[in-house]
Amino acid sequence: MSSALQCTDLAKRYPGQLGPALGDEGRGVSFEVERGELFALLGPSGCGKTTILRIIGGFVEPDRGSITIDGQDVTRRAPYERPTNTVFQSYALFPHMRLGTNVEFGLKMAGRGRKEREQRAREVLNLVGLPGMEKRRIAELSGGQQQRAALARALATRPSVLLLDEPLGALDLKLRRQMQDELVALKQETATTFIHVTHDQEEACAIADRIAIMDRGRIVQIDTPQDLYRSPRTTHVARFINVGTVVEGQVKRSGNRLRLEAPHLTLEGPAPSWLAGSPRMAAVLPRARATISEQEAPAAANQLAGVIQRCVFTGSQFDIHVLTDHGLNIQVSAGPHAFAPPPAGARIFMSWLPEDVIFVEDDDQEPSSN
Ligand SMILES: Nc1ncnc2c1ncn2[C@@H]1O[C@H](COP(=O)(O)OP(=O)(O)OP(=O)(O)O)[C@@H](O)[C@H]1O
Repeated sequence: MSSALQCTDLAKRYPGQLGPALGDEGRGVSFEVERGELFALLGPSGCGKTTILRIIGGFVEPDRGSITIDGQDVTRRAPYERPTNTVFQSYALFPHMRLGTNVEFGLKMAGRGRKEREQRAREVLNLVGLPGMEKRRIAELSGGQQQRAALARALATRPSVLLLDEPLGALDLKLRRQMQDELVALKQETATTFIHVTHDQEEACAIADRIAIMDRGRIVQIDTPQDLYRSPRTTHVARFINVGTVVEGQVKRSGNRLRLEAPHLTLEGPAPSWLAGSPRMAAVLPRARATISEQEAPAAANQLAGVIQRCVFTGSQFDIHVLTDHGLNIQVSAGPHAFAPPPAGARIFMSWLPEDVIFVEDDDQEPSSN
């Protein structure tokens, strides 16, 4: 079997905590990661991402469940006995030591000889773009270079699974983008399996092969970035990755179609293929799939009229915030070449094709965005 990591039925409640940090009553968190995959854990602060990472690394003991890496159960093993390494947001480098000594540290602990250590340090420093810098002290490195140093140190022992805990969080936007590209290149060159914890959805989409979206100690959906945007399963997922506007109302099924009735608004679209039973449902109007017009059309399903509140140019598109006639806050987007946005205060009409309206399970406790 080719899966590098299997997490099965993990649950954790920290001492003194009211609810569990991970898992809920009777059900733990389970997922598998393929060899060489870059797998992101994405979710709001406090949802349990770091707890999963620490359990995999052996720094936190789960109350229940098991961790298997390369077919071996490592649940009871100490961190240094596992084929894992962690890159922390703080980098956790030894500031008074030279870069080479930092990078060789894990190999020294493993009892490797000096020649092998030096050669491996050279290799990984080349790999992360710090060639020949062994003699530099950590304090003499920039933030971006320290980040690369932390990666080099973690890669030196050739871990099967590399655990990344928001490692790019301290970098400025430009450096973060550059490091995202470099992480993807590193993954391809080393065939290491990466587990990347982040609360930045853009970062997760930019680099991950698959993303697990977390909510209150549970994994709600695991998919590729494209499939998450195309087919979010729940209101939490749709809101967290900002697919579009969530609309709540009475949802009725008719064959393989769903119809949402809200005050002054009817939305129609296909029932999702996974739908079974009758969970509480809501609809999502994807912001990127709206047709926008200044011409009023005859009233029909999947159409809304409103007044532009503001238009934000993001560099590649306009995000247009609209207050509809019936008080719904809608966000739509349009490419700068396809659309010259009317000014704030202008009236516009928005419509969605039925196949572009996404029905999701309503699992959020937040009020809807209207
Ligand atoms: N050592 C601890 N003792 C008690 N509670 C803890 C401990 N570590 C984490 N928690 C709690 O467990 C829950 C999950 O925390 P965790 O750090 O895994 O979340 P996270 O998703 O990584 O959040 P963030 O993005 O803010 O780092 C939170 O409610 C947190 O307060």
